[in-house]
Amino acid sequence: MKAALHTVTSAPELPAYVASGNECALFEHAWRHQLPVLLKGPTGCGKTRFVAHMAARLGLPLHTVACHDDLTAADLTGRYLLRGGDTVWTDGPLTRAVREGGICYLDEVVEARKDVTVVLHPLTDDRRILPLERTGEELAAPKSFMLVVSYNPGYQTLLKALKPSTRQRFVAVEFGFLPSEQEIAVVSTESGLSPERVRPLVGLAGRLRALKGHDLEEGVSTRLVVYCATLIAAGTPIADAVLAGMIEPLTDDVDVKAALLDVARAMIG
Ligand SMILES: Nc1ncnc2c1ncn2[C@@H]1O[C@H](COP(=O)(O)OP(=O)(O)OP(=O)(O)O)[C@@H](O)[C@H]1O
Repeated sequence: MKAALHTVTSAPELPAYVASGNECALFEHAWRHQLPVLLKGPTGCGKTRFVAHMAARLGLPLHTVACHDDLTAADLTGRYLLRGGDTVWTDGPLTRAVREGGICYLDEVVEARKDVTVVLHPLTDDRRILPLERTGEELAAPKSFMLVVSYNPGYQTLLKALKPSTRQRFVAVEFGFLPSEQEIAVVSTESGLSPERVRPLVGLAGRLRALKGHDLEEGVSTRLVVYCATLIAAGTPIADAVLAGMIEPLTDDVDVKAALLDVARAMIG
């Protein structure tokens, strides 16, 4: 069995985040009133950064779990493990977050096994409890505990969709890509490349995003634009950086790649 990819952070500095709407205030109200939050949006558009920013802003520890298709409820809650001849109960990341308080962020929650919803349901309605069948405990979530989940609606299949009974336990916020000027500011700050040099890259990203659904499964993420700008800031020729940072990661199809390169050449030279 694969282990959950789990990190716990408490950021000394506020991770930079450029808001696109009222999501910060909404998140704060949700936390103050013990409401769970669901973030939906394409890959690399700032969901994880937003949660890290809000955790630091509210002074809360952040427990992050990258969900995958082998992730079971026991990976989240915990299990008995053999230690020096004894079996010892070991908390999983969700249990730890409920005991310690803070934000528990389940990234790409739709990937997880279906039994995960069984543990999420009593935590995400007004009971706010985590029953641990194996230990017989029933943990009440402290006031500071907040569950945040994210998913990318673009990857959803019928088999991997959140059931209405799960979705309707969350306040939901939709994320999209930032308006150009804000995206230029973000990419410039993250990469160190000047806004004037970032501008055509963001323009190209916008053009490539428009191809989503036709030739591309997913548009260029802000993360990729940051990669590309970082390569350029480090001295990589623009054409090489665009190919490696914004085109190769999008497709393996030779014809689609050639078409994307044409668009890039027309826009960036
Ligand atoms: N609004 C924003 N403010 C600051 N940085 C941003 C913003 N949006 C995107 N970024 C930049 O894009 C990168 C990718 O964002 P992030 O990791 O938050 O994406 P994500 O939506 O969580 O993606 P995934 O669904 O793949 O996990 C960040 O590391 C950051 O550099």
